[in-house]
Amino acid sequence: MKEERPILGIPLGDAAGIGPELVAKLAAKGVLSEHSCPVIIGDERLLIKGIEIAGVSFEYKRITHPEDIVSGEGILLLDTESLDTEGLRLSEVSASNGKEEADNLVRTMDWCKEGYLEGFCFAPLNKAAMKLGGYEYESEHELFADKLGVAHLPHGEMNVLEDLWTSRVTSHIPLSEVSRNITVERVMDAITLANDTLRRGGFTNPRIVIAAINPHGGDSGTCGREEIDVLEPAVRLAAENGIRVDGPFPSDTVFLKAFKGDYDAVVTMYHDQGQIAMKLKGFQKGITVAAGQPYAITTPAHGTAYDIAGKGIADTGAFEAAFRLCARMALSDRENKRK
Ligand SMILES: NC(=O)C1=CN([C@@H]2O[C@H](COP(=O)(O)OP(=O)(O)OC[C@H]3O[C@@H](n4cnc5c(N)ncnc54)[C@H](O)[C@@H]3O)[C@@H](O)[C@H]2O)C=CC1
Ligand SMILES: NCC(=O)COP(=O)(O)O
Repeated sequence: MKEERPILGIPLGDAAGIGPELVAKLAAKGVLSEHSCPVIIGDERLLIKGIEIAGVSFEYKRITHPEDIVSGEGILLLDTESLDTEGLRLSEVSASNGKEEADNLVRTMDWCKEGYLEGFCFAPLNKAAMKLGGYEYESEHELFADKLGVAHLPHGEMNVLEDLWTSRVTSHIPLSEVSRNITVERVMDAITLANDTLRRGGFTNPRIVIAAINPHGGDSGTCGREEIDVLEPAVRLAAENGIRVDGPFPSDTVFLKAFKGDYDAVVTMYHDQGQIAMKLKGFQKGITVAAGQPYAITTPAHGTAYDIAGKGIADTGAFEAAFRLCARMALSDRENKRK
């Protein structure tokens, strides 16, 4: 009988952060095997360090080639033997770790393309380290789009807390550059990304709302004109394209409506506009989805947490939620391919 659980990669992420200890905790709790045929991806020395920090134990089989991935074989470790020993120092941004974590993501994408994996849920990576390591992307989402051939299509980060999703018009750019990047085309991309991703996830006609950027939605243009000049035309255009979209609504109250259940997705204008609401409401359950990619890709919404790395106290809730969603998305992609 064909294995029902998807084969998922779990890259260990930034060696100096909480990723390896969280992966060890999830493996020991049985979460990885319950939802997937898990393939941990990274250097074995790093996994062993994560196991020690977490104070857990579990059995795994070490392999060194993706051809040796056999589903149903328990937890596999695809040992990349890639870590510079300097990388075993905790809580420091380093170029060598940045290169290692990004190289492993690239390998993982290659193994998806070659059919060995159906998706992956990666432990937090450090964007500063990634950039120092030679990967000059705004974030890993642009790296994914580039390597997976979807850079010309709507793609990017979405965040999920239980039933509520957010997409962003701008993401990892300085706040001073946000306004000039709010264009009708970019707003349409963020709306389209939300609509397509939620439909792929099983919503038949997702209810989307746009967050305004200015106080009180610009107060009839007296406090900023982006709502009138850009957001309203984008909403009209989206509606003409058959997308169910409301707003723009003032962003200090739009999340009250959304969390109440009036909407399935909020399109935000910049990183913290959505993330403050989502993280306040459920930090321990927040998920990041690499949306618009051809494979299921998720990660916890929290980062590398250098301030607590190595202490064994990092909470596993968000990673667990991200992993469950990755497995669901991979199964839904499998089902969609069958149709
Ligand atoms: N999944 C990913 O790959 C993500 C990566 N990042 C990256 O992480 C780095 C650090 O970002 P920050 O903004 O400092 O956010 P952060 O999430 O790493 O840390 C913010 C605060 O939350 C706490 N925290 C984070 N995760 C926790 C957990 N599992 N249990 C208990 N407490 C936790 C930390 O101790 C810290 O006080 C950046 O390079 C960023 O790009 C940020 C978010 C997601
Ligand atoms: N790697 C995922 C990620 O970066 C999500 O975090 P955020 O920077 O958008 O908060």
